Amino acid sequence: MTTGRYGEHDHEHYERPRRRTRPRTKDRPSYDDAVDARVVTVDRGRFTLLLDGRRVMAMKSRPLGRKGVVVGDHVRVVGDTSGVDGSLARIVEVVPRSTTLRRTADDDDPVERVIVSNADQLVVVTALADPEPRPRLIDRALVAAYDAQMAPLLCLTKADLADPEVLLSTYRSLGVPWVVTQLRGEGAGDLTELRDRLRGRTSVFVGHSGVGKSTLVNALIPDAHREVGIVNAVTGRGRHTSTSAYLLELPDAEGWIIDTPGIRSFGLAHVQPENLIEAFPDLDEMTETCPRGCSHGTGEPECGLDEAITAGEADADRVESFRRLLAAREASSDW
Ligand SMILES: Nc1nc2c(ncn2[C@@H]2O[C@H](COP(=O)(O)OP(=O)(O)OP(=O)(O)O)[C@@H](O)[C@H]2O)c(=O)[nH]1
Repeated sequence: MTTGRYGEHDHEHYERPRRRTRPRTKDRPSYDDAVDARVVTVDRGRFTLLLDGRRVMAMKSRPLGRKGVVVGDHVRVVGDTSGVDGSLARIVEVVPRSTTLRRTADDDDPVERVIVSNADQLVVVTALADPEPRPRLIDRALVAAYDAQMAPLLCLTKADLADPEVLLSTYRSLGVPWVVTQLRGEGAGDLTELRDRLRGRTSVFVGHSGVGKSTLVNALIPDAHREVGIVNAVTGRGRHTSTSAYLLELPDAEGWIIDTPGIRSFGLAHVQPENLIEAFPDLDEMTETCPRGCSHGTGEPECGLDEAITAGEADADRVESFRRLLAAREASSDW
């Protein structure tokens, strides 16, 4: 029988004098008393957690080492979980994540990072006008969603200013679900459809400046800014200036949203064509005959997608839209 690295008869191992005076594992704390919490926001190594409905400040414990803890993580914590001013709990474990939304290293940030975890929907907030929609940014957000195996949702704001039809025609063949919102002008304020889409899920909201994301978050969660203000008061930052993602619960425990005020870009260099096409099983099936290493992009020789179009088995618009997404991975772009 072999135990660990050494065999039973490995005398060198057994006869070597013990230098350690402290047993290595015996004193390791067991975390049976740890409790569950969820990470609300992160600010300079300090974590705000939600634990039994109260906000608790925490830091990472040593055994976690360099393992990252991100917004949306379900964690286990020990120590002072009272949440009173000045108290500090310790995160001892990160529960395995169901999803991770990532960004590749880019000029803004040299390290590939997980932005948020455990979200199942990515809500791409885009104004129909003022500012004008930026389809390339929408495409990049969709790529990030598909890669992370999150359901995408287009949220088209400012419907009082423009008709959504032009923009929607670009996304119809991909089958991306969408909602339209209007929070100014006559008849403003009905968010029933969006609320229906958010119910029971954790949804990450992304969008570039001015699209009306804060207005939307505040309409969904009337206390949102006040809550964020509290978080920032604890971490020493001013109100309404959070640049980190933060998690908020929808009223009546209907779901969770994660706002991302700090995200200015979405590096996508880590996204593999194979992962992207998996989000479109009908197209994926048509690539079985592709040559090895085929990226399924425009101009790839003998790509199964082209053969399927020629044979009348694939919708050319859908293939073209998929290829547009594929190409959007390469363009670097700010929100
Ligand atoms: N016409 C119109 N204006 C809107 C609507 N929703 C928001 N706005 C306006 O759009 C502007 C930008 O809204 P914000 O909610 O601050 O946009 P944001 O996306 O959070 O932008 P940042 O705060 O820069 O990240 C504000 O002047 C809002 O009043 C809408 O449905 N229709």
